Amino acid sequence: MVLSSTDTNPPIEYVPNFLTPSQALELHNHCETLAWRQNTIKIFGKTMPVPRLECMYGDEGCDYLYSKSVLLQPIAWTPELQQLRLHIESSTGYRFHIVLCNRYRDGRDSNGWHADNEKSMGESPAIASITLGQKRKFQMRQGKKGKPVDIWLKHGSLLVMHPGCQESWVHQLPKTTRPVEERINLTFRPHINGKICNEETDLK
Ligand SMILES: O=C(O)CCC(=O)C(=O)O
Ligand SMILES: [Fe+2]
Repeated sequence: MVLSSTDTNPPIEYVPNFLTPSQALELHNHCETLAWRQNTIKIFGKTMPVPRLECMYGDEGCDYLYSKSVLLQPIAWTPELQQLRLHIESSTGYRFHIVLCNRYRDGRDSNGWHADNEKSMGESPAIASITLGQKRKFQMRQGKKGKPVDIWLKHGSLLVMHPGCQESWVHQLPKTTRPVEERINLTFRPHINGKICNEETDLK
């Protein structure tokens, strides 16, 4: 499977059953053991906890700063995350150098409207996002005034935001007052300092 269509609006692709149930279960168990951290973010000079837990794995030298205040430094790939990276790369045809992991403990945890347009990802990045655990509503909107499009991201699914998406669309994972279980999200991203990997040996 190579996902390459970018002519949809929004320019995304959603694959609900990307992982088999046993792959999703194994990966979910693995992700619970990752090095989760409560980071803080500075907004209008005020320091606040990020409303979710985070950690980042990836190639050496691929530091990632977002919202001009949260600096994530990559931990070396675990074998499980490396295997998933190769699976996503061969399915999408895109290259990824880091995976930013989010853990939404309950409905109070969230991720506000934003575009992932940090320069460290290079021009027009593609982003691939895996969901494990609780199904949550993900929203996308074109610019500030667009009507939000809702996408329910389910356990074991893959969402690909194609190149061009971050330039004109923003997205969020809103809070919910419904009682919900925990959700883990893995977003694979390129990085300008990423290793140039060798197709012959790395994609086998
Ligand atoms: O949790 C999600 O599905 C979205 C995460 C996200 O947008 C991000 O980490 O930039
Ligand atoms: Fe994002």
